[in-house]
Amino acid sequence: MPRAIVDITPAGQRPDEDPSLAVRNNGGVEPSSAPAPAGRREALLLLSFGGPEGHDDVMPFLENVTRGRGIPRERLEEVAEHYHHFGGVSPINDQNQALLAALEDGLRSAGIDLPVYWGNRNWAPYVEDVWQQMADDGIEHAYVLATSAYASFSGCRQYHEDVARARAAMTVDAGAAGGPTAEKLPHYFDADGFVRANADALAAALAGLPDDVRDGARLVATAHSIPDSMAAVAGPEGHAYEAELQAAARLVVDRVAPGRSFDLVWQSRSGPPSVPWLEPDVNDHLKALAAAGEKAVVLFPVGFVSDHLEVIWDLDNEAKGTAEELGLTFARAATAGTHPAFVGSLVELLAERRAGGEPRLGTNCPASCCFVPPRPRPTS
Ligand SMILES: CC1=C(CCC(=O)O)c2cc3nc(cc4[nH]c(cc5[nH]c(cc1n2)c(C)c5CCC(=O)O)c(CCC(=O)O)c4C)C(CCC(=O)O)=C3C
Ligand SMILES: [Fe+2]
Repeated sequence: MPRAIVDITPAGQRPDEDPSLAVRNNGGVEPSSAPAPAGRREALLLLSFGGPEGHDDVMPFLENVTRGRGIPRERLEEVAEHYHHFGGVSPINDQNQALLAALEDGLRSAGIDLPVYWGNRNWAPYVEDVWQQMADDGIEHAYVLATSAYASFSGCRQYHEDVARARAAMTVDAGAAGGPTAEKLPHYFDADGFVRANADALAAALAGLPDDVRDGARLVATAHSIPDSMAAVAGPEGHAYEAELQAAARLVVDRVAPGRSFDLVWQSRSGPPSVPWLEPDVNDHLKALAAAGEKAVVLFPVGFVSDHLEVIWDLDNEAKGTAEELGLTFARAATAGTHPAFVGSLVELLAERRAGGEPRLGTNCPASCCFVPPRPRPTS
């Protein structure tokens, strides 16, 4: 069941205009540079996007995702078809559960005794309900691990907002001022294990190509397109989404084939055609490569952490189809998923934050960093 939404940002207001709105970082909790206080009851919360579990969930899920964001109905109906193609079930929930289990193992191996919870922005288990659960279990502080490695409204700021909404809901529903406090873990696009996981996958995809095209194959990194206006405000100086992706893709390629060139292109564009989003689209890029005489491509979706629906539909179905039509040999590298090196880096990220030190970007973001004002809601 879709959950009632507690409003946290008055429509049309920006935190840089009204500093009182800036408290949404970590749900209003200032990240500390001191080590975690001894005896505090803590948890790790895996915070993700969420996905439908069956046909009837698809439309309510899509309405949750796009509430207030001006996505045309036709786009929703088209995307709904992608989900219905898989029985209305997104693979993202199973993938998060697998990551959860891997994190539990990873924490145990590292000798860190913390319970792990899972909550989502757009579908059950909703972050609001998990917050209540954590409070019931006596958790006082949650480290929030978002399933995005990068800056941007969608990948960073919106997860801070989710925490703020969950804490606001606890205040409204239970009269319990906010429940557990929280700290979102920093961006991890350049974490060694994330890079290693992507590099292993890229090497495996390359190894699967026929010998005669392998060395000449074009390496193409992909990430979710976002509106130009969202890209312009990502990170403290703007354009951090593209910059972090560029850096991550470079690190990945250098581990497989030092210095080899690659392209960074965009997938899964949404929104009305009148609104500019990051380009080129991966399908247009494949056409340009074929026209330039390229014979083979390896796509590596470094912008995502698991092979969820936007990866398996938009790449394994659409982009692969485009490549076939063009006569391009095609391979797609896996995402980081539950690669042990990736999980190891996530555990390290948590351990570092518990040890204190200057909170990095993603934990402590300037007030207007990545901020995209919601579209004014109709007043009733
Ligand atoms: C940057 C970014 C990431 C990566 C960071 C992160 O992972 O957080 C991401 C991830 C994901 N996006 C996902 C799904 C969708 N995204 C949509 C819409 C949008 N995404 C956007 C950006 C991103 N999205 C934007 C700017 C919009 C327009 C609406 C808005 O301004 O907010 C829509 C609406 C329909 C459509 O128009 O496509 C859907 C269904 C799923 C789940 C897949 C599954 O179910 O397996 C995942 C992991
Ligand atoms: Fe998305």
